[in-house]
Order: sequence, then C-alpha cells, then structure tokens
Amino acid sequence: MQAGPDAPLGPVNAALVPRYAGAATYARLPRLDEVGHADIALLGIPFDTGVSYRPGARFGPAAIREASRLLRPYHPALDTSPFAAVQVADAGDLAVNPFDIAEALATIETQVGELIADGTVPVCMGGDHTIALPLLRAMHRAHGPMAVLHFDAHLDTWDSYFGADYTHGTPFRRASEEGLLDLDALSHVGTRGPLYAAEDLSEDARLGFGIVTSSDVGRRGVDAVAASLTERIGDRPLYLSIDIDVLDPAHAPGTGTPEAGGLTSRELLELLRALDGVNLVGADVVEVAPAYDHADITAVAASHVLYDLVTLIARRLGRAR
Ligand SMILES: N=C(N)NCCCC(=O)O
Ligand SMILES: [Zn+2]
Ligand SMILES: [Zn+2]
Repeated sequence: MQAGPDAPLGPVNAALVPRYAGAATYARLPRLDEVGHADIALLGIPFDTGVSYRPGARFGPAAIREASRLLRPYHPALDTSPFAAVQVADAGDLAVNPFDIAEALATIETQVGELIADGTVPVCMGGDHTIALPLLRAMHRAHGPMAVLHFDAHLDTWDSYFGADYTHGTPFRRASEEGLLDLDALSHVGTRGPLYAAEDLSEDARLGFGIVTSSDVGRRGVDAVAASLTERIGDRPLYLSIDIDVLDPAHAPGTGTPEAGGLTSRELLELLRALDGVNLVGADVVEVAPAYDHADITAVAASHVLYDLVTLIARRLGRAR
C-alpha cells in the first residue's frame, strides 16, 4: 500500500528516533488505541500460573517487546513490508489474574473474543502454554474447528498434574476433548525428549495429533516437512501455536522446561516461511522466560518468529483484498 490518508500507521522511524528510545511496543508499532482498528494485533498475555517447572513466562511479553526494537520493516525472504501492507498494532497486555487459573482462562477467552470480533487477527505473546486453550476457545467461536500446527518440544496433551486439568502440559488434550480442533489436521512439530510412558504417544494419537519430531526435521529437511504439513492443512483455518522451547536450548535458553536436541532458530524460521499460502487465522508464541535467558537470545528469537507470523498473515490478508 502507498503512503496516503488511509495508509497504515507503521513503526517509529529508526532513522529519526533511536531504536533504544521510548517505551517499547512490539517492533515499535503504534498501540492499538492509537489506530482504533488493526488488521493484526500483537497481544501480551503475561500469565505463568500453569507451569510445572521453572516459572517466569509472565515476563515474556515485556522481554519480547524490548528485543523487537531492532526489527526492520521489510521481510526480504518473503518480499513483503508487513506493516505497510496492513495495519499492525500492539494491543498491550491482558490483566490476567495470577492467583486463579479458572478466572485467568475466562478473562483470556472473553477479551480475545472481543479483540477478534471485528476481524482483527490475533498474534499473542505468552505467558505459559496454558493460554493456548482459552485462545483456541475464542478462535473456535469465530472459525469453528481449526487445523493446528503446534511447534513444541512437548506434546502438551497430558491429562492432569496434581489433579489440575488446566496447566501448560494439558492445553491440547482439553482442546481436542472440547471439539475445538479439526482432527484431520493436527500436528506437533519438534517434539523430543523423555516422556512419562509409551501411552503418552498412543493417547496423543487418539486425540488426533500427528508428530514430526525434531529429528524428523533434521533428517527429512525443512522443505519436505513443510510440504507434507501444508498438504495436510489444505485451506482449513489454521492456528499456529509456537512454544519457544521447540528451539534447542542453545537457541532459546530462556524457557521453563528446556529439552536438548531441538530445532535451530533458522530451521524454525524457514519452516514458517515455507507455510506461505496457508489460511493462518491466529497464532501464539509462548514460554519465553527471560530470567533464564542470556543476552536476550530467546527474546530475540521470539521477536523474529513473531515477525514471520505477522508477515504470513499480512500476505494472506493482502491476497484476500
Ligand atoms: N508446555 C511446556 N513448555 N512444557 C510442558 C511440560 C510438561 C511436563 O513436563 O510434564
Ligand atoms: Zn514445551
Ligand atoms: Zn508447550
């Protein structure tokens, strides 16, 4: 889109205002209240009461915004200027109750439902992986059962912990049980590491998921994996949920449940770019826990993953116009 009265309001110009100056929004984009309506909204969900191990993902959105100051407005691999193509804005953080998981899930579902009611596509920054369940509930109301691509070291289809059903290890089991998902197009990508028992895998398959392990990505390669994923997804509405621990701890140390043998950040970014053309209706990036990060490695990786997600959605919206 050309500059003009209806052109999207883009990021602060880094040639005029130093990148490190001013309050952080994602990619230095305008706040949602500054533009009124956004085609794509970045939304922080600083909730980590669902974790089973190291806490701290509540600080993920703030760390990702800070790390995103260096992003630039043109995506060369996809030949797209996402922030000029459509209006992208930062919707701030939801004020989620850290002491009451049920209330937190209800708040997320309701407020995300309000955000997307006029067609805004949500791209959420967690927070721990518990938040995927209320996000999928809100998305299901708008889109019906969705294809899901779940990038994660973990299955997150376990049943419960200490009798708790709503945790970061259980969102995709609940979502499948609740009928939120299109059972013909569900894939985990990047899973690895020890499980509790072999039944974890048979249960996961029963819930509808296929698995592309981290080793599969290494052996088969990014292009072959992406081709089989996109074939399975077709033109279904697709939700992408990316647990940053899908990356190897060398590429993402700042997370709560790290597992050796993960994807490189390059593999993940190339997999995302190879999904160009899918009907991506919403996404999240979760489990960034900056207290365990070093030199912002994890927050930088997350900010770039989000940039690719926004670019894929901007391209889809551009095609629909
Ligand atoms: N969703 C994340 N990051 N981790 C889930 C780990 C659950 C478990 O160790 O049982
Ligand atoms: Zn995980
Ligand atoms: Zn997860």
